[in-house]
Amino acid sequence: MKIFSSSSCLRLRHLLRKPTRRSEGTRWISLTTDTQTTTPVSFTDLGIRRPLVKAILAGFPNVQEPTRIQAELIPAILSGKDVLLQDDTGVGKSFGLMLALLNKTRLHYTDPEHGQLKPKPSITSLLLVPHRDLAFQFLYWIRRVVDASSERPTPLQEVAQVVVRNNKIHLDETLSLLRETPPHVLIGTPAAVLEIWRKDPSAIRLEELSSIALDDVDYMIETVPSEGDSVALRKARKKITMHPGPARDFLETIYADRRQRPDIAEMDDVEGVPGPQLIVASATLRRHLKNYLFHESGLLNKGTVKVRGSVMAHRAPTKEDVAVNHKISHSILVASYEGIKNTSAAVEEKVEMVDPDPAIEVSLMDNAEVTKLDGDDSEQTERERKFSTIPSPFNQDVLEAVAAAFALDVPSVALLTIPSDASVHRAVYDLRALGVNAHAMNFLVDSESKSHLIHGGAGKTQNPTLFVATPATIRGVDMPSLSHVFIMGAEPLQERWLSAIDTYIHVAGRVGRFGRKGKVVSVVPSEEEAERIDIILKRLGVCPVRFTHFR
Ligand SMILES: Nc1ncnc2c1ncn2[C@@H]1O[C@H](COP(=O)(O)OP(=O)(O)OP(=O)(O)O)[C@@H](O)[C@H]1O
Repeated sequence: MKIFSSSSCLRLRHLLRKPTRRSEGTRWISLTTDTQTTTPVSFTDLGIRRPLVKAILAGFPNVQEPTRIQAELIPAILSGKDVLLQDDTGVGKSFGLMLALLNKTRLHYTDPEHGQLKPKPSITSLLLVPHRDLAFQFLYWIRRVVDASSERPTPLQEVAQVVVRNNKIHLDETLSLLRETPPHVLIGTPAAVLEIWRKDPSAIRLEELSSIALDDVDYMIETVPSEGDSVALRKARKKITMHPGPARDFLETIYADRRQRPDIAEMDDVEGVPGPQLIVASATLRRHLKNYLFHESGLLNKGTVKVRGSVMAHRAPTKEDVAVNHKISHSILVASYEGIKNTSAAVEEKVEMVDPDPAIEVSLMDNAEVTKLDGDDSEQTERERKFSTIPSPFNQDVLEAVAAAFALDVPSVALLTIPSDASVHRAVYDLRALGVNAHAMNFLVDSESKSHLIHGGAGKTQNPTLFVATPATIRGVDMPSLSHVFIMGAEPLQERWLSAIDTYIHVAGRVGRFGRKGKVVSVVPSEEEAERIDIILKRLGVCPVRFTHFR
């Protein structure tokens, strides 16, 4: 038996959606901060098929039992009901989502010649993610499961495929692969999926989908807060109406039936609710997004299972309903011509760093796309030649402070996020000139990034690595050996301060994952900018701590 085909046979999609466990109605399921469950349950108890559990345990030696959030999330997804999930960063949401989707039963049909039920080659689940690195992270995870399976080998492309834009693979090639070998799970960015579906709807047969999941949903569906500067809000609303974005566009098309039937809002069960199961997840779900999902768009209804984790259990939800990881220390460094110092608001607190995870032995991806894109040396040389003639756009005091803090404190791997409109390659170029082993983070092309994603790092290293990225491209990314996140500059807070808080949460959430400790260090050129970061930290209920090495 293959781990990704069904053991029980289902013909109709609505049967797939029949609840197998209790119905949770509209109740929020609150959990506590620990990632581990108090009463241990196994993945099998949650409904994951044994061959898949065996493959998970073999492929991920660190994974033994479900986390708290997974213990609620997996049955909720397998029940077929729509699911809204919110919990801290790094508690296993994405991993649990992947497991539940892999466990789903493939659609079956009756073979007219022999009258036997056979799995129909069709896409079971569509997993939408905000950027391509997260898509490849899911693919690498699934690759590990497939490789670790002791069952009959299943080609990876039958289990999962990725569709993203700008990966230098021709659209026709992608379409023909999807038509010939539809994967069990199709992972992609909304823009790429929409483009494929518009070009050829037979490549993604929506009527055959069992579920659509959106990880980091708030980054894919833009919504406008109800409070704030009225002119700015009106402008933002107008912009969304004119350019709804691919995720909104796609969902509103697929779920047009739901949107036209007001009676669905009150429905409590899956029977009669049109369209595939909808699963949305993030660490940050603002009220206006929930309002859009439940009321404005009619995408979700009363029967949606709402799973939310830690923060809400031990303190009342904050006004903005934000989850924050308390295993992380936050520091603010002010870098100027006078030197590097901690912000005046910093308090003394010594944070013991835990060692990063030991290396996990798995082989690197050897897929064709990677080989095609590796070795773009001429592009890099050309870029460097150009940079050598143009002055750097970055504040040199800030860059030097990042380089110094990195050299003094990072044992193995750190991440630097730069402002969204800045050039990652230029930052890498400048940091290398300061002697930093800097790399643009790119799971598809850069072998250093892939290695850290897959191997998990190897403890303290001689030559630590600093990955550079913009905030948008690190959402959901999981690098087990990451110990520090450096943030260059402070976002302007005036109009979009809620989104600045969310961005901070997601950026900071790359460390302190799964119970590990981590440090987040914002590096700014002035006390005024330091105050902006401090406002964010106050909103999150945390205080900046003094970063050792600097006054
Ligand atoms: N049951 C488990 N046991 C041990 N480790 C786990 C388990 N589930 C997930 N992990 C590990 O925890 C880390 C974080 O997982 P994941 O990326 O799913 O978190 P997340 O909650 O989705 O974070 P984010 O909000 O940042 O996307 C990963 O390295 C993953 O391998």
